[in-house]
Amino acid sequence: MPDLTLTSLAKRFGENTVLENLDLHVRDGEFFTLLGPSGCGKSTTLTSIAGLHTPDRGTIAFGDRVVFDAGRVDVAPERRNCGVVFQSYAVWPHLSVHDNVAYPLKLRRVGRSARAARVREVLDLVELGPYGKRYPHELSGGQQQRVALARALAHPPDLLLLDEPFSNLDAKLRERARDWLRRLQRRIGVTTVFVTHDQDEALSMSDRIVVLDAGRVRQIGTPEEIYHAPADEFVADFVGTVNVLPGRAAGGTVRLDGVGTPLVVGSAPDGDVRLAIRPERILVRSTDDEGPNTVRVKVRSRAFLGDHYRYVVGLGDHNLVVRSLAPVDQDSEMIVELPPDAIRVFS
Ligand SMILES: Nc1ncnc2c1ncn2[C@@H]1O[C@H](COP(=O)(O)OP(=O)(O)OP(=O)(O)O)[C@@H](O)[C@H]1O
Repeated sequence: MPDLTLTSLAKRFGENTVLENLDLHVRDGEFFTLLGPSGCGKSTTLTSIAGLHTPDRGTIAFGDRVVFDAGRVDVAPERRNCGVVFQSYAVWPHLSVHDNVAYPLKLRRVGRSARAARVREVLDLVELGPYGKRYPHELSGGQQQRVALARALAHPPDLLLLDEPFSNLDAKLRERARDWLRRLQRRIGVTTVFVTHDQDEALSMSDRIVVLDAGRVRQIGTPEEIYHAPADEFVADFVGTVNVLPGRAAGGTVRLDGVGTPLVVGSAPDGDVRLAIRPERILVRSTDDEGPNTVRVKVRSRAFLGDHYRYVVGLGDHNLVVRSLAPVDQDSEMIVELPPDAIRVFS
Protein backbone atom coordinates (compact mmCIF):
# COMPACT_ATOMS: atom_id res chain seq x y z
CA MET A 1 0.00 0.00 0.00
CA PRO A 2 1.35 3.47 -0.77
CA ASP A 3 2.04 6.10 1.83
CA LEU A 4 0.52 9.56 1.43
CA THR A 5 2.35 12.87 1.41
CA LEU A 6 0.76 16.31 1.46
CA THR A 7 3.19 19.18 0.96
CA SER A 8 2.40 22.85 1.56
CA LEU A 9 -1.27 22.30 0.80
CA ALA A 10 -3.31 25.52 0.82
CA LYS A 11 -6.97 26.13 0.10
CA ARG A 12 -9.17 29.21 0.31
CA PHE A 13 -12.89 29.61 -0.23
CA GLY A 14 -13.25 33.31 -1.10
CA GLU A 15 -11.76 35.24 1.82
CA ASN A 16 -11.78 32.17 4.04
CA THR A 17 -8.36 30.50 4.30
CA VAL A 18 -9.23 26.90 5.13
CA LEU A 19 -5.84 25.19 4.76
CA GLU A 20 -2.55 26.96 5.23
CA ASN A 21 0.67 25.23 4.16
CA LEU A 22 -0.43 21.85 5.39
CA ASP A 23 2.34 19.23 5.51
CA LEU A 24 1.36 15.66 6.40
CA HIS A 25 2.86 12.24 5.91
CA VAL A 26 0.68 9.17 6.40
CA ARG A 27 2.67 5.95 6.54
CA ASP A 28 2.03 2.82 4.55
CA GLY A 29 -0.79 0.85 6.22
CA GLU A 30 -1.34 3.46 8.90
CA PHE A 31 -4.69 4.42 10.44
CA PHE A 32 -4.25 8.19 10.53
CA THR A 33 -6.88 10.51 11.98
CA LEU A 34 -7.59 14.17 11.25
CA LEU A 35 -9.02 15.55 14.49
CA GLY A 36 -10.17 19.08 15.19
CA PRO A 37 -13.13 21.33 15.87
CA SER A 38 -15.88 21.96 13.34
CA GLY A 39 -14.66 24.06 10.43
CA CYS A 40 -10.91 23.44 10.98
CA GLY A 41 -10.50 21.96 7.49
CA LYS A 42 -10.65 18.20 8.07
CA SER A 43 -13.16 17.44 5.31
CA THR A 44 -11.46 19.85 2.93
CA THR A 45 -8.20 17.95 3.45
CA LEU A 46 -9.93 14.62 2.82
CA THR A 47 -11.79 15.78 -0.27
CA SER A 48 -8.58 17.32 -1.62
CA ILE A 49 -6.88 13.92 -1.27
CA ALA A 50 -9.84 12.28 -3.04
CA GLY A 51 -9.70 14.88 -5.82
CA LEU A 52 -13.14 16.34 -5.07
CA HIS A 53 -11.68 19.75 -4.17
CA THR A 54 -8.82 21.49 -5.95
CA PRO A 55 -6.28 23.06 -3.57
CA ASP A 56 -4.77 26.43 -4.52
CA ARG A 57 -1.20 25.40 -3.76
CA GLY A 58 0.83 22.36 -2.82
CA THR A 59 1.24 18.74 -3.83
CA ILE A 60 -0.36 15.38 -3.01
CA ALA A 61 1.46 12.12 -3.64
CA PHE A 62 0.36 8.50 -3.18
CA GLY A 63 3.71 6.75 -2.81
CA ASP A 64 5.79 7.98 -5.77
CA ARG A 65 2.69 8.90 -7.78
CA VAL A 66 1.99 12.63 -7.72
CA VAL A 67 -1.79 12.96 -8.06
CA PHE A 68 -1.86 16.72 -7.53
CA ASP A 69 0.65 19.49 -8.10
CA ALA A 70 -1.02 22.90 -8.27
CA GLY A 71 -1.22 24.16 -11.83
CA ARG A 72 0.57 21.10 -13.25
CA VAL A 73 -1.01 17.80 -12.23
CA ASP A 74 -4.59 17.06 -11.20
CA VAL A 75 -5.49 13.40 -11.55
CA ALA A 76 -9.27 12.91 -11.81
CA PRO A 77 -10.98 11.48 -8.69
CA GLU A 78 -11.94 8.21 -10.38
CA ARG A 79 -8.30 7.63 -11.36
CA ARG A 80 -6.89 8.23 -7.88
CA ASN A 81 -8.27 4.89 -6.71
CA CYS A 82 -9.45 6.01 -3.28
CA GLY A 83 -12.23 4.22 -1.42
CA VAL A 84 -14.34 6.95 0.15
CA VAL A 85 -17.06 6.71 2.80
CA PHE A 86 -18.80 9.86 3.94
CA GLN A 87 -21.29 10.27 6.74
CA SER A 88 -23.91 11.21 4.19
CA TYR A 89 -22.74 8.89 1.45
CA ALA A 90 -25.92 6.87 1.59
CA VAL A 91 -26.08 3.61 -0.25
CA TRP A 92 -28.41 3.59 -3.25
CA PRO A 93 -31.87 2.67 -1.94
CA HIS A 94 -33.12 1.21 -5.22
CA LEU A 95 -30.23 -1.25 -5.53
CA SER A 96 -29.79 -4.45 -3.52
CA VAL A 97 -26.77 -4.79 -1.25
CA HIS A 98 -25.11 -6.95 -3.89
CA ASP A 99 -25.73 -4.42 -6.66
CA ASN A 100 -24.53 -1.51 -4.50
CA VAL A 101 -21.22 -3.25 -3.91
CA ALA A 102 -20.95 -4.47 -7.52
CA TYR A 103 -21.45 -0.98 -8.94
CA PRO A 104 -17.83 0.27 -8.86
CA LEU A 105 -16.72 -3.01 -10.44
CA LYS A 106 -19.30 -2.63 -13.19
CA LEU A 107 -17.97 0.88 -13.88
CA ARG A 108 -14.53 -0.62 -14.28
CA ARG A 109 -15.94 -3.26 -16.64
CA VAL A 110 -15.04 -6.20 -14.44
CA GLY A 111 -16.68 -9.32 -15.97
CA ARG A 112 -19.84 -10.80 -14.43
CA SER A 113 -18.34 -13.86 -12.70
CA ALA A 114 -15.25 -12.03 -11.37
CA ARG A 115 -17.61 -9.32 -10.14
CA ALA A 116 -19.87 -11.78 -8.31
CA ALA A 117 -16.84 -13.45 -6.69
CA ARG A 118 -15.42 -10.13 -5.50
CA VAL A 119 -18.77 -8.94 -4.15
CA ARG A 120 -19.06 -12.18 -2.14
CA GLU A 121 -15.54 -11.65 -0.84
CA VAL A 122 -16.06 -8.07 0.37
CA LEU A 123 -19.51 -8.80 1.79
CA ASP A 124 -17.89 -11.58 3.85
CA LEU A 125 -15.16 -9.13 4.85
CA VAL A 126 -17.69 -6.67 6.26
CA GLU A 127 -19.68 -9.56 7.79
CA LEU A 128 -22.69 -9.08 5.54
CA GLY A 129 -22.28 -12.33 3.60
CA PRO A 130 -25.94 -13.43 3.86
CA TYR A 131 -27.38 -9.97 3.13
CA GLY A 132 -26.62 -9.61 -0.60
CA LYS A 133 -30.24 -9.83 -1.71
CA ARG A 134 -31.60 -7.33 0.82
CA TYR A 135 -32.34 -3.72 0.08
CA PRO A 136 -30.91 -0.87 2.22
CA HIS A 137 -34.24 -0.18 3.96
CA GLU A 138 -34.10 -3.75 5.29
CA LEU A 139 -30.81 -3.04 7.10
CA SER A 140 -29.86 -1.17 10.27
CA GLY A 141 -27.88 2.10 10.05
CA GLY A 142 -24.69 0.28 11.06
CA GLN A 143 -25.23 -2.38 8.40
CA GLN A 144 -25.86 0.29 5.75
CA GLN A 145 -22.53 1.92 6.61
CA ARG A 146 -20.88 -1.48 6.22
CA VAL A 147 -22.42 -1.72 2.74
CA ALA A 148 -20.92 1.70 1.97
CA LEU A 149 -17.58 0.44 3.24
CA ALA A 150 -17.85 -2.75 1.17
CA ARG A 151 -18.56 -0.59 -1.89
CA ALA A 152 -15.46 1.51 -1.11
CA LEU A 153 -13.34 -1.64 -0.83
CA ALA A 154 -14.85 -3.54 -3.80
CA HIS A 155 -12.16 -2.43 -6.20
CA PRO A 156 -9.19 -2.61 -3.80
CA PRO A 157 -8.33 1.04 -3.11
CA ASP A 158 -4.83 2.48 -2.67
CA LEU A 159 -6.19 4.67 0.13
CA LEU A 160 -9.29 4.43 2.30
CA LEU A 161 -10.77 7.85 3.18
CA LEU A 162 -13.45 7.97 5.87
CA ASP A 163 -15.27 11.15 6.85
CA GLU A 164 -17.18 10.76 10.14
CA PRO A 165 -18.63 7.43 8.96
CA PHE A 166 -20.23 6.63 12.33
CA SER A 167 -21.82 9.90 13.28
CA ASN A 168 -25.32 8.71 12.32
CA LEU A 169 -25.07 5.70 14.62
CA ASP A 170 -26.15 5.65 18.26
CA ALA A 171 -23.47 5.51 20.99
CA LYS A 172 -23.46 1.72 21.54
CA LEU A 173 -23.43 0.88 17.83
CA ARG A 174 -20.71 3.47 17.25
CA GLU A 175 -18.45 1.82 19.79
CA ARG A 176 -18.95 -1.59 18.19
CA ALA A 177 -18.40 -0.12 14.73
CA ARG A 178 -15.07 1.43 15.83
CA ASP A 179 -13.69 -1.87 17.11
CA TRP A 180 -14.88 -3.68 14.09
CA LEU A 181 -13.46 -1.18 11.57
CA ARG A 182 -10.11 -1.07 13.32
CA ARG A 183 -9.79 -4.84 13.21
CA LEU A 184 -10.78 -4.91 9.54
CA GLN A 185 -8.31 -2.14 8.64
CA ARG A 186 -5.46 -4.00 10.39
CA ARG A 187 -6.38 -7.19 8.58
CA ILE A 188 -6.38 -5.68 5.07
CA GLY A 189 -3.58 -3.18 5.84
CA VAL A 190 -4.99 -0.38 3.69
CA THR A 191 -3.55 3.09 4.38
CA THR A 192 -6.48 4.93 5.96
CA VAL A 193 -7.26 8.59 6.62
CA PHE A 194 -10.13 9.05 9.06
CA VAL A 195 -11.89 12.33 9.86
CA THR A 196 -13.58 12.94 13.18
CA HIS A 197 -14.23 15.68 15.69
CA ASP A 198 -14.76 13.03 18.38
CA GLN A 199 -11.69 12.69 20.60
CA ASP A 200 -12.70 9.26 21.96
CA GLU A 201 -13.02 7.93 18.44
CA ALA A 202 -9.62 9.39 17.50
CA LEU A 203 -7.86 8.11 20.62
CA SER A 204 -9.31 4.62 20.47
CA MET A 205 -8.79 3.91 16.76
CA SER A 206 -5.72 5.69 15.47
CA ASP A 207 -2.08 4.77 14.97
CA ARG A 208 -1.41 8.51 14.83
CA ILE A 209 -3.51 11.64 15.06
CA VAL A 210 -3.05 15.12 13.67
CA VAL A 211 -4.82 17.83 15.65
CA LEU A 212 -5.85 20.64 13.32
CA ASP A 213 -6.92 24.13 14.24
CA ALA A 214 -8.02 26.63 11.57
CA GLY A 215 -6.23 24.69 8.82
CA ARG A 216 -2.95 24.44 10.70
CA VAL A 217 -1.24 21.54 12.41
CA ARG A 218 -1.11 21.86 16.19
CA GLN A 219 0.39 18.44 16.85
CA ILE A 220 0.98 15.07 15.22
CA GLY A 221 1.51 12.03 17.43
CA THR A 222 0.29 8.73 18.74
CA PRO A 223 -2.90 8.87 20.86
CA GLU A 224 -0.74 8.53 23.99
CA GLU A 225 1.56 11.40 22.96
CA ILE A 226 -1.37 13.66 22.13
CA TYR A 227 -3.12 12.88 25.41
CA HIS A 228 -0.19 12.78 27.85
CA ALA A 229 2.15 15.28 26.21
CA PRO A 230 -0.02 17.86 24.42
CA ALA A 231 2.09 20.37 22.52
CA ASP A 232 0.04 23.33 23.66
CA GLU A 233 -3.02 24.40 25.59
CA PHE A 234 -5.29 24.06 22.56
CA VAL A 235 -4.46 20.36 22.19
CA ALA A 236 -4.64 19.74 25.95
CA ASP A 237 -8.07 21.32 26.05
CA PHE A 238 -9.44 19.79 22.84
CA VAL A 239 -8.39 16.22 23.63
CA GLY A 240 -9.75 15.19 27.01
CA THR A 241 -10.50 17.33 30.03
CA VAL A 242 -7.82 19.47 31.61
CA ASN A 243 -7.51 21.96 34.46
CA VAL A 244 -5.64 25.07 33.37
CA LEU A 245 -4.46 27.44 36.09
CA PRO A 246 -2.48 30.69 35.70
CA GLY A 247 0.63 31.19 37.80
CA ARG A 248 4.23 32.44 37.91
CA ALA A 249 7.16 30.09 37.33
CA ALA A 250 10.58 30.44 38.90
CA GLY A 251 13.36 27.86 39.22
CA GLY A 252 11.27 24.79 38.35
CA THR A 253 8.32 25.71 40.56
CA VAL A 254 5.02 27.47 39.87
CA ARG A 255 3.20 29.72 42.36
CA LEU A 256 -0.56 29.76 41.75
CA ASP A 257 -2.65 32.76 42.80
CA GLY A 258 -3.90 32.26 46.35
CA VAL A 259 -1.86 29.07 47.00
CA GLY A 260 0.84 29.42 49.70
CA THR A 261 3.42 26.83 48.69
CA PRO A 262 4.80 26.81 45.16
CA LEU A 263 4.26 23.60 43.18
CA VAL A 264 7.26 21.64 41.89
CA VAL A 265 6.86 21.20 38.13
CA GLY A 266 10.23 20.06 36.81
CA SER A 267 11.35 22.34 34.00
CA ALA A 268 9.43 25.50 33.13
CA PRO A 269 10.46 28.84 31.65
CA ASP A 270 10.48 31.56 34.32
CA GLY A 271 7.64 34.09 34.10
CA ASP A 272 3.89 34.01 33.60
CA VAL A 273 2.72 30.50 32.73
CA ARG A 274 -0.35 28.33 32.60
CA LEU A 275 -0.24 25.05 34.45
CA ALA A 276 -2.25 22.13 33.08
CA ILE A 277 -3.18 18.89 34.81
CA ARG A 278 -5.77 16.26 33.92
CA PRO A 279 -8.47 15.50 36.54
CA GLU A 280 -7.57 11.80 36.74
CA ARG A 281 -3.87 12.55 37.36
CA ILE A 282 -4.66 14.35 40.61
CA LEU A 283 -4.33 11.99 43.57
CA VAL A 284 -6.63 12.04 46.57
CA ARG A 285 -4.56 11.41 49.72
CA SER A 286 -5.48 10.46 53.26
CA THR A 287 -2.62 12.50 54.82
CA ASP A 288 -0.77 15.54 53.55
CA ASP A 289 2.80 14.36 54.21
CA GLU A 290 3.02 11.78 51.47
CA GLY A 291 4.58 13.61 48.59
CA PRO A 292 5.50 16.92 47.02
CA ASN A 293 2.73 19.22 45.84
CA THR A 294 0.24 18.04 48.46
CA VAL A 295 -2.46 20.62 49.08
CA ARG A 296 -5.47 20.81 51.41
CA VAL A 297 -8.57 21.83 49.44
CA LYS A 298 -12.29 22.22 50.06
CA VAL A 299 -14.80 20.03 48.17
CA ARG A 300 -17.19 22.47 46.49
CA SER A 301 -19.22 19.88 44.62
CA ARG A 302 -19.29 16.16 44.12
CA ALA A 303 -21.00 14.03 41.48
CA PHE A 304 -21.15 10.24 41.45
CA LEU A 305 -20.68 8.96 37.90
CA GLY A 306 -20.77 5.21 38.44
CA ASP A 307 -17.13 4.34 37.81
CA HIS A 308 -15.70 7.44 39.55
CA TYR A 309 -16.52 10.61 41.48
CA ARG A 310 -16.09 13.99 39.87
CA TYR A 311 -15.17 16.68 42.37
CA VAL A 312 -14.82 20.41 41.97
CA VAL A 313 -12.46 21.64 44.68
CA GLY A 314 -11.19 25.10 45.55
CA LEU A 315 -7.45 25.53 45.00
CA GLY A 316 -6.41 29.07 45.93
CA ASP A 317 -8.48 31.38 43.77
CA HIS A 318 -9.38 28.62 41.30
CA ASN A 319 -11.62 25.63 40.82
CA LEU A 320 -9.96 22.31 40.14
CA VAL A 321 -11.73 19.26 38.73
CA VAL A 322 -10.62 16.00 40.34
CA ARG A 323 -11.59 12.53 39.18
CA SER A 324 -11.22 9.78 41.74
CA LEU A 325 -12.65 6.54 43.10
CA ALA A 326 -12.28 7.84 46.67
CA PRO A 327 -15.56 8.92 48.30
CA VAL A 328 -15.22 12.27 50.08
CA ASP A 329 -18.15 14.31 51.42
CA GLN A 330 -19.21 17.59 49.85
CA ASP A 331 -18.08 20.70 51.80
CA SER A 332 -15.44 18.69 53.65
CA GLU A 333 -11.66 18.99 53.28
CA MET A 334 -9.72 16.85 50.86
CA ILE A 335 -5.99 16.37 50.48
CA VAL A 336 -4.84 16.25 46.88
CA GLU A 337 -1.45 15.68 45.35
CA LEU A 338 -0.48 17.17 41.98
CA PRO A 339 2.44 14.92 40.96
CA PRO A 340 5.15 16.90 39.12
CA ASP A 341 5.18 14.41 36.22
CA ALA A 342 1.43 14.95 35.71
CA ILE A 343 1.82 18.70 35.29
CA ARG A 344 2.40 20.40 31.93
CA VAL A 345 3.45 24.03 31.87
CA PHE A 346 2.65 26.30 28.92
CA SER A 347 4.06 29.77 28.60
N1 LIG B 1 -17.57 24.35 -0.93
C1 LIG B 1 -17.32 25.30 -0.01
N2 LIG B 1 -17.51 26.59 -0.28
C2 LIG B 1 -17.25 27.56 0.63
N3 LIG B 1 -16.76 27.31 1.86
C3 LIG B 1 -16.54 26.03 2.20
C4 LIG B 1 -16.81 24.95 1.30
N4 LIG B 1 -16.49 23.78 1.90
C5 LIG B 1 -16.07 24.12 3.14
N5 LIG B 1 -16.08 25.44 3.32
C6 LIG B 1 -15.65 26.18 4.53
O1 LIG B 1 -14.33 25.73 4.83
C7 LIG B 1 -14.15 25.63 6.23
C8 LIG B 1 -13.65 24.23 6.56
O2 LIG B 1 -14.65 23.31 6.24
P1 LIG B 1 -14.45 21.74 6.44
O3 LIG B 1 -15.72 21.08 6.03
O4 LIG B 1 -13.21 21.30 5.80
O5 LIG B 1 -14.28 21.67 8.03
P2 LIG B 1 -14.35 20.41 8.99
O6 LIG B 1 -13.19 20.53 9.90
O7 LIG B 1 -14.48 19.15 8.22
O8 LIG B 1 -15.69 20.71 9.78
P3 LIG B 1 -16.89 19.73 10.24
O9 LIG B 1 -16.34 18.88 11.36
O10 LIG B 1 -17.94 20.67 10.71
O11 LIG B 1 -17.29 18.93 9.05
C9 LIG B 1 -15.46 25.97 6.88
O12 LIG B 1 -15.39 27.32 7.29
C10 LIG B 1 -16.45 25.81 5.75
O13 LIG B 1 -17.54 26.68 5.92
